[in-house]
Amino acid sequence: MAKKEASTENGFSFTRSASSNARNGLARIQTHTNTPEVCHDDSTPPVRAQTIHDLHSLQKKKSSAPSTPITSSSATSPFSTILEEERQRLQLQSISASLASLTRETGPKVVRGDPASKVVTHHHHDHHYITPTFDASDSALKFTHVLYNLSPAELYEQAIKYEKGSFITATGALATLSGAKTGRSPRDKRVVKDESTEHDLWWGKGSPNIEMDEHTFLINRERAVDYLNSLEKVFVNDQFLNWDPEHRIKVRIVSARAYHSLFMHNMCIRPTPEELEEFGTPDFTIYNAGQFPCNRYTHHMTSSTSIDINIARKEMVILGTQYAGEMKKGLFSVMHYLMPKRNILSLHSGCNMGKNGDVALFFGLSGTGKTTLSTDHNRYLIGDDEHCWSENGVSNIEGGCYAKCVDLSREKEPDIWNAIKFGTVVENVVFDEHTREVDFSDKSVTENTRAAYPIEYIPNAKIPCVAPHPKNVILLACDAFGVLPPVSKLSLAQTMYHFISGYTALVAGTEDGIKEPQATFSACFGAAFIMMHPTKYAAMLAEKMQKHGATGWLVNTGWSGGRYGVGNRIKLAYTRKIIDAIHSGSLLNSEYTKTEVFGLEIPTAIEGVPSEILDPVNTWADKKAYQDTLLKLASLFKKNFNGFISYKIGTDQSLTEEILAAGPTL
Ligand SMILES: Nc1ncnc2c1ncn2[C@@H]1O[C@H](COP(=O)(O)OP(=O)(O)OP(=O)(O)O)[C@@H](O)[C@H]1O
Ligand SMILES: O=C([O-])CC(=O)C(=O)O
Ligand SMILES: [Ca+2]
Ligand SMILES: [Mn+2]
Repeated sequence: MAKKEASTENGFSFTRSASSNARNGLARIQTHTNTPEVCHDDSTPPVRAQTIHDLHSLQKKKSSAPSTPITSSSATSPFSTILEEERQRLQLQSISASLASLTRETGPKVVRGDPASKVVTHHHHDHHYITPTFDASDSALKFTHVLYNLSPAELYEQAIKYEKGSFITATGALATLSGAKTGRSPRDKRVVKDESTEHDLWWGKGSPNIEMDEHTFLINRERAVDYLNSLEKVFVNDQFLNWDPEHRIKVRIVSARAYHSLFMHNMCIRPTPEELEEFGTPDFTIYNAGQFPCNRYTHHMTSSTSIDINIARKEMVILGTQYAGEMKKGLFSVMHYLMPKRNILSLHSGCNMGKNGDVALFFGLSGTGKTTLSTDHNRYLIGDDEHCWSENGVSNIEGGCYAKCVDLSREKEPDIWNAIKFGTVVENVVFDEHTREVDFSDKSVTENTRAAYPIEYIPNAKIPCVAPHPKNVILLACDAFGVLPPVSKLSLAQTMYHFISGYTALVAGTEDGIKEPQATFSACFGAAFIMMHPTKYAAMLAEKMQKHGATGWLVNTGWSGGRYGVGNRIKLAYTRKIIDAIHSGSLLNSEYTKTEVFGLEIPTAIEGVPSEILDPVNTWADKKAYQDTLLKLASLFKKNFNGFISYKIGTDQSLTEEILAAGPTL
């Protein structure tokens, strides 16, 4: 009791003393003075805000950003405002339809914006959300917030706020972790086999298309869509593939992570606000529920990861892997179906163009140098990984590049180094915890560290990314056996033989589960992505090369002086000199000798390259080991090609025979 009185007393006495101070104690703080010579900083007008909330709302100006695509003109008349509202309603309806599942046929209620943002309310008068007409489930009662085509800055904020492992690097890139998977999972890819794909696609031994039935696809689709709809918010990217305006494909990517949204923002072609307004219904949709596994008790599932393509439904589902490359290469697979249907050849290749308009294609499996060698300071970059070759010439499928960054150095690859800045996603890299300086030599997370950046981050990228017909077709192989010459000139038949073989020593890490380099044959330098039989693409390539007079080259970007473990990888500087000589045309007219076994034409001299390395036998100390290794590799080629000998390449029987004869002789 006494204690309570004391505290009350204290309280009163405090109040009393405070008020007495105000009345007659301390002098008031003077904010104005009559002395004119004293300069007070009162010149700035006060902020036009009554509260801190008002102040913050002043910070962001309404824009015509793609997140709310409104053209400036549409805001002027009340008439166009109605049209704009109608357009936004249709757009949300389209997204809602994308997210429809069987338990919720009409699609969820979708509303724009981040649920964490105070500005968005569910009772908005503008009705910019879609309500399902009828559904009895609880999930239909909630809203699914849609973060639609956010800008890189907005996606950075989302990633940093909500996704563990997101950091800004010293150069402004967004560092992220792709989770348990740090490479693609080709064994978990499934393609729906139905009446039409059964005949159109390549099935069986050697094919990347592992079948799944329509019903199982729908089970996985439902699983992915329900997962996405259970989230508070999803990211939606509406973008394009293929710079050839005649054959542009509209894609929609629905994902759960800002990392995935920013990755696709960088990798696909970015629509202008005007193009986005007219986007309409996508031609293809990806549901990326990568954080959520598939159900292993589902038919056809052999792990908790599943990447499922359904050509008829124009949909792809991703479960159980967050590796962003699955989206990029999944769409590439789809293009390998859609484009040949239009008589356009799809290519796993880089492409660049000289100042005089000479175009080169760079084929090669993962890690063989497509990105590194197509990114050339002296040439225009068309693209680093996926192209189409049509009657119009070459066009890039993508709007960005995806560079390996293990051991990346500023000196050897300056343009890629400089592209790692604000907006770029760097995956699975290690950085200094204080300075946020990336250590590209650190492979602690994975060997397959990657940077995804918009193509215009390369200063000499050519926008739009289209080019005339190629003059040179360069096949890159990273030969871990160290017996292929650094460069050889190929006949058309040899070009086709090596294109169908698709040889390399797979560099560790890109395909999940492979840790040591090993000899790999992957038809068309991309068997994991082709959908039809390799000879179909080969016939198209032969026809185009013949028609446009392109020369084929085989460039070994791998080992010299011994096999992996004994020799060393050919210096990038030498490979660049070789490539320069191909581009300039000087190598075409050089002096050649023919190698034994593979029958390859090798030049005797190239400017800037030590002549003794041009014939690999010179670089091996142990000549017997060289001969044995050469025969070993040749027999691997033969064994692999046996799978193709009963196929005809196009309609030209003599070419088919020439191709069969163009391989190594034992
Ligand atoms: N002589 C060489 N020629 C080309 N690349 C080399 C050479 N020596 C080392 N490298 C390294 O090999 C890697 C080539 O990777 P690159 O990103 O170009 O592969 P890619 O063919 O584009 O594969 P992906 O299809 O997986 O993107 C780079 O890390 C590059 O620095
Ligand atoms: O797809 C990936 O993850 C990287 C790539 O370009 C390839 O492997 O060809
Ligand atoms: Ca690449
Ligand atoms: Mn690739």
